[in-house]
Amino acid sequence: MQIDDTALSGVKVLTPRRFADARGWFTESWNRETLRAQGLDLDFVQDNHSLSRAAGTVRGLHYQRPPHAQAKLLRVIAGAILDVAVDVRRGSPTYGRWVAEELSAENGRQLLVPEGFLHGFVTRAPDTQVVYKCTDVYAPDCDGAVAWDDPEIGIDWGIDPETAVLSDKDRAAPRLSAWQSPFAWEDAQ
Ligand SMILES: Cc1cn([C@H]2C[C@H](O)[C@@H](COP(=O)(O)OP(=O)(O)O[C@H]3O[C@@H](C)C(=O)[C@@H](O)[C@H]3O)O2)c(=O)[nH]c1=O
Repeated sequence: MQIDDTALSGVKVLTPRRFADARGWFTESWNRETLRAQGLDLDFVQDNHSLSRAAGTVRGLHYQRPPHAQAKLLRVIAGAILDVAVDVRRGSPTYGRWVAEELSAENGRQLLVPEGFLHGFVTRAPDTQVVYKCTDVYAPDCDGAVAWDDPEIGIDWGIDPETAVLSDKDRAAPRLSAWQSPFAWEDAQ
C-alpha cells in the first residue's frame, strides 16, 4: 500500500497494490493492520455506495458535525470522479483551501478525507459508482452542506457549472462565509 500526503495535512492518497495475472488482478482494497502499520488507525463503522447516472453529477460539499464527525476513505469501482476535500478546521493555516484527486475504477486510488473537511466529488463518466468507509454512522441531524460552487473556495471542477446535476440540498447549500464551521484545528491535532 502506497500512502502519499497531499498539500493539506491529514488528507492522503492511498494506492493499494494490484497483483496482476492472466485472469486479471487482485487487490486488498482495505486492511486494518496494513494501515495501522503505516500510522492510519481508523475505526470504520459504515460503508456507503452511490451510483451517479450522469457524468457531471456533483455530490457535495458535505460534512457531519460533531459528535458524529466522519473520516472517509473513498474509492471508485465503476467510472471516475474528481474527489475534493476542503479544509474547514477553524484556525488551520490552510483553512478554506482544497485538494482534488482523480479516483477511477482503472487507477484504484483512494482518498482519505479526515474529520474537519468538507467533501464532494464530480463524476467524470456515466454510471460511476463510489464506495467509501466512514468512521461514524449517518446522523441526519448532524448532516450539512456548503455550496460546491462557492467562488471563495474556488474549486476547479472541470465542468460547466450550468450543466451540473445536483440534489436539492446541494443546490440550496450556504456559502462558506455564511456558515460557521463546527471543526477546530486544535481538535484535529
Ligand atoms: C449519506 C447517507 C444518506 N442516506 C440517505 C439520506 C437520503 O434520503 C439519501 C441520499 O442522501 P444524500 O443526498 O445526502 O446522498 P449524497 O449526496 O450521496 O451524500 C454523500 O455525499 C458524499 C459527497 C459524502 O461525502 C457523503 O458523506 C454523503 O454526504 O440517502 C442514508 O440513509 N445514509 C447515509 O449515510
